[in-house]
Amino acid sequence: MGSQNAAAFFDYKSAKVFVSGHRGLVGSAIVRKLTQLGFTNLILRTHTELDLTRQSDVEAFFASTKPEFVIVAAAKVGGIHANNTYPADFIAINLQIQTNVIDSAYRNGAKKLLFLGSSCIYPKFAPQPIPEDALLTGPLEPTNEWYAIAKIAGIKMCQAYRIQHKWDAISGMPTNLYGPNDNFHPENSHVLPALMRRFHEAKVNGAKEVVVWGTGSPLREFLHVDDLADAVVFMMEKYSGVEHLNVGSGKEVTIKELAESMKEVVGFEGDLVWDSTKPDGTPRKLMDSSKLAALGWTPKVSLKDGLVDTYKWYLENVKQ
Ligand SMILES: NC(=O)C1=CN([C@@H]2O[C@H](COP(=O)(O)OP(=O)(O)OC[C@H]3O[C@@H](n4cnc5c(N)ncnc54)[C@H](OP(=O)(O)O)[C@@H]3O)[C@@H](O)[C@H]2O)C=CC1
Ligand SMILES: C[C@H]1O[C@H](OP(=O)(O)OP(=O)(O)OC[C@H]2O[C@@H](n3cnc4c(=O)[nH]c(N)nc43)[C@H](O)[C@@H]2O)[C@@H](O)[C@@H](O)C1=O
Repeated sequence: MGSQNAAAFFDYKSAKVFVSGHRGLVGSAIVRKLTQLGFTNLILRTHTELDLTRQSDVEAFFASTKPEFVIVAAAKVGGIHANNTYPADFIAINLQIQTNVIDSAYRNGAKKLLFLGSSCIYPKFAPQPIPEDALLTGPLEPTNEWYAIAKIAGIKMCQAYRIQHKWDAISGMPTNLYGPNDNFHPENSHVLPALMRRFHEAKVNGAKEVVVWGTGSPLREFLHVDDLADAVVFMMEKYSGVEHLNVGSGKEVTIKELAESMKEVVGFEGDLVWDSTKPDGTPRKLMDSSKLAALGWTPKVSLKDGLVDTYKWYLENVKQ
């Protein structure tokens, strides 16, 4: 690990920064953060304007815009059901997007690139909390192995370009995220937005019960996306090393505890019913984020505050 070669970022507010996936959960939070910090030259393209799976379009875009800094927050993303149901999409689209963006960024002279992976890169039964060097030490969780393989390829691609080309490509591995602009799809989303929507609709419709998937026993570590955006900007400034860095809150809850907190925040007064025909996925994936902490980064938003803020955002922006 090293931090000595980081390109100056914080003080270069007119730098051309390409944030891919800027309308998603993570990309929009990074744009908010960079805007707050005073960055004036963000390069943003919607999926419709630039399909990142199309290699020649991506090459033409980089050749004409020449971003100096690149953040790879565009990806095919979804929860346990989506990952399990669309394995071809999750491996192919993610490999295409990340390969096109990383290679074009390098070939067109970007100073630095940050690639985002996910805690699902680690073996299903990794030691807890999971250190970075647990990567590739055991079999993956089957519900998301296709996505995980693509993400592992992204980390390795950054490492390979760093080694062969001396290029400043780094990777961050976020834990489960949530916040404004999350995907609230009833089936394809992650657990937290799925439950927020389900509890809200049950409250509004006067339903007596809400169905929650699995057994409720899996543990998950949640991080508010504003904390993740803060970590991304922090890493762009402070970190330059071959090893990927974990980004987590260090706090885990069971899915049952999450459901109960959500019920309280939303104000649903009925019962929870567990659908054990749905997969639990990995039993536990608490990451060891001490390397990032040692560089000076800490998360700020508690899960309770984050749930309250995200529900407020949901009421103002999503509900019909
Ligand atoms: N959400 C989470 O809990 C976690 C997320 N991450 C990582 O963070 C990153 C961002 O995830 P998140 O913000 O949640 O995902 P979202 O689905 O919210 O956002 C992804 C963005 O990528 C865009 N995108 C997808 N395909 C293409 C394409 N072919 N061309 C151009 N743009 C495209 C989407 O646009 P459109 O919607 O128009 O297709 C969307 O704006 C991903 O790498 C993910 O793996 C890591 C750990 C946890
Ligand atoms: C971030 C991470 O996200 C995915 O992994 P995951 O952590 O398993 O994600 P999840 O949020 O979908 O589920 C967490 C837990 O919650 C339970 N659960 C209950 N009720 C609902 C529910 O209604 N929806 C969902 N999705 N899950 C539910 C569900 O059964 C599971 O036990 C990866 O595929 C991959 O995308 C990845 O990297």
